[in-house]
Amino acid sequence: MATTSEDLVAAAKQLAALTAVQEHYPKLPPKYVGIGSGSTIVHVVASIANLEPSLISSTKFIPTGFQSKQLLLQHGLEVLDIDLLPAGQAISVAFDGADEVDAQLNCIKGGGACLFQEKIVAVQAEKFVVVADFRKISKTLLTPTTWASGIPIEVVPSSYPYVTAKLTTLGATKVVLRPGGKAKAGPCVTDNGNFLLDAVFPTLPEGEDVVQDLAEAIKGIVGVVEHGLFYGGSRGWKGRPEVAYFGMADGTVNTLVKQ
Ligand SMILES: O=C[C@H](O)[C@H](O)[C@H](O)COP(=O)(O)O
Repeated sequence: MATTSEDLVAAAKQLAALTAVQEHYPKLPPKYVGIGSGSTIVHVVASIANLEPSLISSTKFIPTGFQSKQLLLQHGLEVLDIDLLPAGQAISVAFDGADEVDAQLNCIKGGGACLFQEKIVAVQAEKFVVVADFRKISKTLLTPTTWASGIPIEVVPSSYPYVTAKLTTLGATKVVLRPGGKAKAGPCVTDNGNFLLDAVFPTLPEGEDVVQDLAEAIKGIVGVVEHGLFYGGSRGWKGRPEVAYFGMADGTVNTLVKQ
């Protein structure tokens, strides 16, 4: 049977997931592991569920939304909601997908509308590992051929016209209130009851603080709950992964590590 490009992408995701779990799931049973959202994370959870039972049976898995919670339950893994993580306890490792990853490991996330819970888990993880396929690799973020939808931004519903106007003054060329899709009239509503704006900006130039500057400017708009830039810069680290695994079209896995 001929291999379709969808088969190729699915195989790439699966191999990257398996490699990431083999290399970063702790060798002693961890107390807490974070599990992101999306189609790639499905392969991560399947790989974790196949590990030696003693490595997973006492672990609490922290989901980043409705989808990942259901996925964990389907695999018989114990779930702990992020608000029940005892204060000061770190998550040993969190795995997640991404929509676009640049050469510095800054990411755009939120294509599946789960960015807020993904970020609150990522910033409490001792190690954050991104798993993706070859289509997600960019030199700098907002490269239209990689991820044309722009930056997902979660907003309090009543603020969306105001935030839209402010994003335009920040340089957004297009801001879309994400629709709910065929089965939901009206906008997409996040797991937190908010709306999402997808803001397209021109491709970012290279530079240590370029992503950080834009991220902080967006976060400073009243009404913004969180945005899908996971980044690091001279003023700190807000969810940038330590490492990203990319399943490639030729059946290999490329790794990008924080310098
Ligand atoms: O909100 C969703 C997330 O940020 C996903 O991790 C991201 O959209 C990547 O999803 P996928 O693995 O389906 O490409």
